[in-house]
Amino acid sequence: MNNEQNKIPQATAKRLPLYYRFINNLHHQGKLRVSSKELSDAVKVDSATIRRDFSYFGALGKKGYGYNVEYLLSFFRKTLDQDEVTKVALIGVGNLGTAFLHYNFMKNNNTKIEMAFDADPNKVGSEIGGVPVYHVDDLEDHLQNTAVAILTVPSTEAQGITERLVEAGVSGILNFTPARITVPDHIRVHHIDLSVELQSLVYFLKHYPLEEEEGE
Ligand SMILES: NC(=O)c1ccc[n+]([C@@H]2O[C@H](COP(=O)([O-])OP(=O)(O)OC[C@H]3O[C@@H](n4cnc5c(N)ncnc54)[C@H](O)[C@@H]3O)[C@@H](O)[C@H]2O)c1
Repeated sequence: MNNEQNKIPQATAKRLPLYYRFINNLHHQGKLRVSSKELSDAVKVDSATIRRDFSYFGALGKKGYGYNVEYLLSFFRKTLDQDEVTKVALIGVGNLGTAFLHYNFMKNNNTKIEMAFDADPNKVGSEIGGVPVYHVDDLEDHLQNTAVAILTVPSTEAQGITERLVEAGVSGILNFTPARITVPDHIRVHHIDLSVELQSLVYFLKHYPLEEEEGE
């Protein structure tokens, strides 16, 4: 980690991607400067906070001029790019898992699926979307420094695999299986159940139809 970044308070760091997106858009539009008022309206952060945040970046706005878009952009690029990439492992290279391996998450954020595991010998040893597929028996050998795992195995396998992941030091699991997995308190599980999402969409359509905007 570099020292400069450590000095930025956490709350400020959290707003960085937000600022970055907006400043990037301005840059694409050919704008050279931006005032803290404009920024404040766009990102919904009050301008005093913006001024304080930006002072950490060494960007001191000038009265009547605002901030230099080019400078801010290069600062954000440098700082955000230097964020460590979070290594992700994917378990279960079937229909869903294969689709994820082909999807380039890195384009949008700093996570990267670095390795995948499956029990099927026909898949082991292959590379999908540039990601090597190892045998699930060798999970523990490969998982060093891997913080996050995506679970796309059959639901009957989910709990057993989860226990091995936790044992191997994984601290976050994105669970796509319908199984409700049990983990120790310090492990974070996010559960994505597409059928529940779909059902809920249908339910909302039926019971809470959106109305077209009309003058009252
Ligand atoms: N396909 C979908 O649209 C979809 C949608 C929502 C949820 N899901 C859920 O996601 C999971 C995967 O779905 P799918 O359609 O990709 O299934 P799939 O059968 O195509 O893939 C499962 C993969 O897991 C592998 N596997 C089996 N046991 C394993 C183990 N012990 N360790 C490692 N790998 C193992 C299989 O060899 C296979 O490659 C399921 O739990 C499913 O319910 C799938």
